[in-house]
Amino acid sequence: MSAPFTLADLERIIAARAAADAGSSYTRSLLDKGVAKCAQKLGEEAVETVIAALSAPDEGLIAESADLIYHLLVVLAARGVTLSQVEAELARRTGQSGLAEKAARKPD
Ligand SMILES: N=c1c2ncn([C@@H]3O[C@H](COP(=O)(O)OP(=O)(O)OP(=O)(O)O)[C@@H](O)[C@H]3O)c2ncn1[C@@H]1O[C@H](COP(=O)(O)O)[C@@H](O)[C@H]1O
Repeated sequence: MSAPFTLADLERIIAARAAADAGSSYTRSLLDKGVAKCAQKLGEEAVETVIAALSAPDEGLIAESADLIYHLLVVLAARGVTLSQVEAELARRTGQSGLAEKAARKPD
């Protein structure tokens, strides 16, 4: 039985494809356009995920979520931020309820 596909696997694929020819890789062509374009695509996929959450069957929401996560990892790659840095932040937050964190925030 093969190991389950993980976000770390996708991060590695994105890093490898970043070194590919732009003509053969969507990832490379997107990275070549810069962080602003990558972020714009992330925003579009976020909106499409919201729409799917409200109106699509599960398959549609799953597909849009996959697009969203791929584009988030491309943005992180474009900025030189790693998935393990994000995971470390998520780990730091464990043990504290989101409500407690919200209550502890300084007022704006
Ligand atoms: N997971 C993905 C993935 N999800 C979505 N997409 C692409 O993201 C694009 C976004 O969809 P849109 O409808 O917005 O596309 P579009 O209008 O053609 O995009 P733009 O011209 O606006 O950039 C599509 O071209 C999808 O194919 C992805 N492209 C690549 N991957 C992964 O990255 C790997 C490497 O891909 P390449 O870099 O293309 O070799 C693939 O094997 C996959 O594992």
